Amino acid sequence: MTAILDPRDRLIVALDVPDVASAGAMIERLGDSVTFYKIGYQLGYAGGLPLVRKLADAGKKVFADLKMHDIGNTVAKGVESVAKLGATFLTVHAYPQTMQAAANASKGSDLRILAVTVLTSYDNEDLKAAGYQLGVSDLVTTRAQQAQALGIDGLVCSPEEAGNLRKLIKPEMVLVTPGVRPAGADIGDQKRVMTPAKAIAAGSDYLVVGRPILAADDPKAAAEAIVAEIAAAT
Ligand SMILES: O=C(O)c1cc(=O)[nH]c(=O)n1[C@@H]1O[C@H](COP(=O)(O)O)[C@@H](O)[C@H]1O
Repeated sequence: MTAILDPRDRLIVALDVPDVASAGAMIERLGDSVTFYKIGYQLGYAGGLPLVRKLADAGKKVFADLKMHDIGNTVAKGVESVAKLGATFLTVHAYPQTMQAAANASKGSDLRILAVTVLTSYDNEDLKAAGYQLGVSDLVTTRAQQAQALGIDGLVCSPEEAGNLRKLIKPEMVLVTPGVRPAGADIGDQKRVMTPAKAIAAGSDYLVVGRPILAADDPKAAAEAIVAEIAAAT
């Protein structure tokens, strides 16, 4: 999977901004440095979903990060709706019923389903508090195996798990890793993080980066620096 990707196309910028106008301004500033955007809760719930089509028509790729999780019928219908928006990726939480419904509903469309294994803001203590007996590493592995068996296209995990998963899953499955921080950058609420170079070396196909780019004085320079780091590590 990674062999055919240009380093620039492996950076996905999370458009975590409050409204469509801010998104437009950020896209303008980033210009040609970014080819792949993610639209999640903040922008999506603020009227940003039509941007998926707009960006796709402008030649960009879009990751609809809606992290679906509901009864199977509702997930399937939601996936069918998102498939019409022109997104490349859509996230669902890695629960078997949810993944099965999403995998079936996306068949025949260009939309690829990513299963979110364990959120990168979670550590073993957080999982315990949420009632899980497995730690991060084991739960990510279990969910990755279930996702593969159910025909899911890719996984969202932290770069910390990418190395193990790369050995475990078939090469066609993509590994998409948030929890990426250039050296010295503020970690914020992320708990399982790596630098861009280390994430690529570990086996990530795509890096998702938000705040280190959005909050930079020069977001375009910050994006270019990450692309350069990806290129150097490839
Ligand atoms: O699905 C995601 O994209 C996601 C999964 C996950 O486990 N952790 C995670 O941070 N994300 C998203 O990745 C982005 C990371 O943003 P920053 O922490 O600002 O770089 C956010 O938009 C999160 O919603």
